[in-house]
Amino acid sequence: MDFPKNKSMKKPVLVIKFGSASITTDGEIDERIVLEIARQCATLQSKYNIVLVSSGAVAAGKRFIPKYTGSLAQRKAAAAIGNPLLIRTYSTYFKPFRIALAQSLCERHHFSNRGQFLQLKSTYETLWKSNVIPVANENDVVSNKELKFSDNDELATLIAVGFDAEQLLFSTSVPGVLDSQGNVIPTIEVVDKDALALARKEKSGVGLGGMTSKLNFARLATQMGIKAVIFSMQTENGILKAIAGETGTVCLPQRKKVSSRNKWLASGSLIVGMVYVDQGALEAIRARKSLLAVGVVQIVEDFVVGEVFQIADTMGIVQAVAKAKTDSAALKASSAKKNIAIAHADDIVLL
Ligand SMILES: N[C@@H](CCC(=O)OP(=O)(O)O)C(=O)O
Repeated sequence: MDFPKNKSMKKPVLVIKFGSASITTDGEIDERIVLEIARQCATLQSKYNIVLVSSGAVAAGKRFIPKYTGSLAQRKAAAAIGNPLLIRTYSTYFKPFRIALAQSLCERHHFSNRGQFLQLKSTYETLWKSNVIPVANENDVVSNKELKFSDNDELATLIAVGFDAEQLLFSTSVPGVLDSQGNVIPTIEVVDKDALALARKEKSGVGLGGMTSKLNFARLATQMGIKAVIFSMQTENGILKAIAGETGTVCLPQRKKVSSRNKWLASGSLIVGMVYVDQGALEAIRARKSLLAVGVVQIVEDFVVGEVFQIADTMGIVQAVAKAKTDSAALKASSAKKNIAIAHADDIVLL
């Protein structure tokens, strides 16, 4: 079969992320959903350069692991087995629409190293020119961090910001961010602490995970000027409606001018660490001062010098990202050095 060539390179970029829960039914990849993804993407391909970010490798591969308990080693093995199966399923359903797919297994450092990122960029551009859609997933096999809920939300956001996407769509198992009555909130003007509080309520109320992560990454994307939409594939024509703002929760882009260095720092870098800081530290960094050890309430995720970490308030709401001047281990070790700078003011990006 001949696959058509793409004539225009100047199309806006659209990143769509599918979580495991949104493409599986009873723990198995739901082929009807993959068909729907293919059908809707086929109508969008002439308008957008599309990147699909799809989880589901563990779900596709776990039945091949005897006595599967979901341990980290088993999940990595399941992902190794499941990734080619997942891509085969996608390819099968895209083929009738004359669209070929490419697999892109990514690690976060592919975004932190500018040289590697430029390679990724030129590969995607070559794929788009050839009318091929990249399907990205985290390279779980060599990932040195536990596979966790927010990984592909983060990957999708890194891609969206790195490629300056017009829209970032997160498909989830619920139709959007719900208010206290259980109704979908159609628009979030600014993803702030009130919006994040809704996600928390939703999680405890109906036992769903992941909305906080999605909103935190939607916050990052919208701060970088990208529209983010949280929607469900259970909605008929969900992708098409989400793009048109007719379903799900639309998080509006903030129209701040962001330098490309700060964009890179805020998203393209290796965001590995996280600290909770007190009010005094937040006021200091908002006044363009450095972050000092004295203001750190808790080190949530470790980091080393040069890595990028998130700075959150004590509610866990990310307020800034910064490049580390000090290893987190050194902070834990030296309780005496309260004035040690963890991040220089120039290396902190406020969100
Ligand atoms: N990379 C793993 C899933 C990791 C992940 O982020 O999962 P999810 O929260 O369901 O999007 C996989 O393909 O199964």
